[in-house]
Amino acid sequence: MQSAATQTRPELLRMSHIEKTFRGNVVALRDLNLTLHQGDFLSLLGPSGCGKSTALRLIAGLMSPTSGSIDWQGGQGDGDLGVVFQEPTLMPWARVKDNVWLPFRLRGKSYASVKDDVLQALKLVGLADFQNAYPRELSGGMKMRVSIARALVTKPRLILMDEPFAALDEITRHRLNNDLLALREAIGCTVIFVTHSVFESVFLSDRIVVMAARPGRIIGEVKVDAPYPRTETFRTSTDYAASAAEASQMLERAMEQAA
Ligand SMILES: Nc1ncnc2c1ncn2[C@@H]1O[C@H](COP(=O)(O)OP(=O)(O)OP(=O)(O)O)[C@@H](O)[C@H]1O
Repeated sequence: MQSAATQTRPELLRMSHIEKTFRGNVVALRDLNLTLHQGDFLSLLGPSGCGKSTALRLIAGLMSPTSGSIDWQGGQGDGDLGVVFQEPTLMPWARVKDNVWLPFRLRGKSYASVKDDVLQALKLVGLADFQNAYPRELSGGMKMRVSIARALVTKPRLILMDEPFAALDEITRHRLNNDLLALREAIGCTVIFVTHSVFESVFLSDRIVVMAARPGRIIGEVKVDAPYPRTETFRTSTDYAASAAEASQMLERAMEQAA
C-alpha cells in the first residue's frame, strides 16, 4: 500500500511486531509493523488512545516495547533524531538561541562551536532576528518555531512531531503547515507526524497511516501522490478532496472498530 516513489527510497527504520502493554494490562499497541523510508512524510492518524504517541515514544527511545523490535538502517547515531511535542517545552529563563543550542549542549558542545548551526536553524524557521529574545516575548506560533529549530539543529535523519500545531489557532496552524513543508524541502529530512486532523495529514504527508484503538494497531494506509512543493492550489484540488475522503472513511472504520 505504499507509493512507487516510497518503495524505491532507501529504508530508514523498521518496526516489527511491536507490542506495548502498560501496567494494568493496557495493551497500547498490538503487532505494529511499519517501515519508514528516507524522505517519507508519514502521518499517524487515529482516534484518541489508539497509541500514536506511544509509537512515537518507542521510536524516540523514551521507552521500550514489551516485545518486537525497532531497527535503524545503519544503526542509530548521535543526533539522528529530533522531537517536537504539542507544547513547545522551551526553557523560559533561556534566550531563543540558547534553547536551540540545547541538543548540542547536552552533547557537551560549546555555543561557540555550533553558533553557525544554531543561527542557520533559526533562519530556517524565520526567527533569526529573535535569537536574543526570551520565550515570554514570543507568540505561540513563534515558540513552536523555536521548538522546531531545536529539533532540526543537529540535522537529524528523522524528526518526530507529536501534534505540534494542535494547540494553535487555525490561521497560525495553516501558516506553520506551509512553513513546515518549505523547511522540509530545504533540509530534506524524514518526518513522522502525529495528528487528529485529516486535512492536516493530507496536506503534509505522502503517507497517512491510520490506526485504531483497543488495542492500538494499524488498519490501513492512504498514499497522497501529489508532488511537493504543495501550495494553496493543492488545498482546493480534487486530488486533495479525494485523499481527504479516503482518509476520513478509513478513520471512520477505525472508530467503528474501537466502538
Ligand atoms: N504511561 C502509561 N501508563 C499506562 N497507560 C498508558 C501510558 N501511556 C499511554 N497509556 C495508554 O495507552 C493507550 C495509548 O495511548 P497514547 O497516548 O499512545 O494514544 P494516542 O493515540 O496518542 O492518544 P491521543 O490522541 O489522545 O494523544 C491509551 O489507552 C493510554 O491510556
